[in-house]
Amino acid sequence: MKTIHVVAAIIKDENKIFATQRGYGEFKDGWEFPGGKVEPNETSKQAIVREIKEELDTTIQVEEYFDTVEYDYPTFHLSMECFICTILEGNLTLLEHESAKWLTKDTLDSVDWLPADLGLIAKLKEIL
Ligand SMILES: Nc1nc2c([nH]c(=O)n2[C@H]2C[C@H](O)[C@@H](COP(=O)(O)OP(=O)(O)OP(=O)(O)O)O2)c(=O)[nH]1
Ligand SMILES: [Mg+2]
Repeated sequence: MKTIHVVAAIIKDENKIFATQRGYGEFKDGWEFPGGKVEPNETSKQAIVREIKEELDTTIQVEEYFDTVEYDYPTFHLSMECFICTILEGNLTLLEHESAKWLTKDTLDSVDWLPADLGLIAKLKEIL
């Protein structure tokens, strides 16, 4: 099966993290961490900084590696590296997503996460 290498930003501010709702495509309306596919000749950290600028017009600082999700969708394998990030500059403008929310440990389960993210959400509760 084809593997897609994705990077995702867990943008954190004190005890809250930023979740976004997909606005188009196969997974439309599902909730995710913003990010996307790593391009040839860029590192994962370069990719996540680029993706957040493209999707949210915001410059982030990558604080630390958090986890890698390995998940089999019916038509591809997802390998998704997730980084805890903070905002350096920008207002998280939704250029591609249809909605977004800041979530705390108590509200983390209130949105409909993409299936690949569920294990990550459980692990995130331990650090929020
Ligand atoms: N960004 C992101 N993608 C996720 C998450 N969970 C999950 O299963 N995915 C899947 C959905 C997509 O198949 C793939 C990421 O692709 P993407 O659509 O964000 O990629 P991209 O930003 O480069 O956009 P595009 O060029 O494909 O339109 O990973 C998540 O938390 N964040
Ligand atoms: Mg994306």
